[in-house]
Amino acid sequence: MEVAFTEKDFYAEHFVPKDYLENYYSFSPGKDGANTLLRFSLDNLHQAFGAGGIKGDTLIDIGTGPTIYQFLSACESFREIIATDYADQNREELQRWLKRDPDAFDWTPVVKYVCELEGDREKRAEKENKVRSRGVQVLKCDVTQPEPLAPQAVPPADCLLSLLCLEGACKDLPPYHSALKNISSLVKPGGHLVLYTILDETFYMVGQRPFSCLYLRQEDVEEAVKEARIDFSFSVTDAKGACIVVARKIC
Ligand SMILES: C[S@@+](CC[C@H](N)C(=O)[O-])C[C@H]1O[C@@H](n2cnc3c(N)ncnc32)[C@H](O)[C@@H]1O
Repeated sequence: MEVAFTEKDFYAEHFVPKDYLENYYSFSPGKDGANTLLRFSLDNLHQAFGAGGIKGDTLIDIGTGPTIYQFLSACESFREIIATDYADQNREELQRWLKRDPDAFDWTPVVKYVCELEGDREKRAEKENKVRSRGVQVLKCDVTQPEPLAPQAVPPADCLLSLLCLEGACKDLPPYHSALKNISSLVKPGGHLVLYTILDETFYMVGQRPFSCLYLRQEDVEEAVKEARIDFSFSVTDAKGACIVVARKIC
């Protein structure tokens, strides 16, 4: 299917958080593709932020959408979490979960999965409390701008996460390279970047609506990271269309 580029304002108007969450984060039987990708990201985030892994004071996540799965391992290693997104409705959905609104999406199966990876040393409720205890700020962000969080002032990040955002926000490789440079300005010299990317895709569905996805190969992502003067560390792929790049900003 050919899908025209979906601009940020298309996200603001048409991205339905609950549809997205149901499609990709419900761990439902019959959603094998989505479940496999979700496990791949949770396993690798567990590795990245687990014992001996990346840690620090401030973690900034770029293009958080309505999701919290990316904070379940990281909350053990960071004192402060800053979540960001362009679309108001995504930031609102995130706030619902943070405020324990009964209408918030139910992350229980995903939280349980991560607790299991951690050897069940924490129960689900404790894990959720820990994420909430990180004083999560939820800010507006635009990766197409040289200062993606302006005019909001944030401390430089010890670690910058961005999961499944840039390939949706960028039409082509040159804007992808620019967006990566824009967001990497938020990382401290010596700080980490963790990038989770869908490969070899041109669109994804949110409910019945297609959203464009920049076609990327693993080497395109690695090249963009190097060009942004971020010292490439390593990347892993599940060989089924996703990769995680872990890198460190050159001092
Ligand atoms: C596919 S979702 C990914 C959400 C989440 N990170 C995840 O892993 O499921 C893409 C997100 O990028 C956001 N986005 C799109 N254009 C953006 C832009 N220019 N700046 C910041 N966020 C943007 C969308 O609002 C959406 O929440």
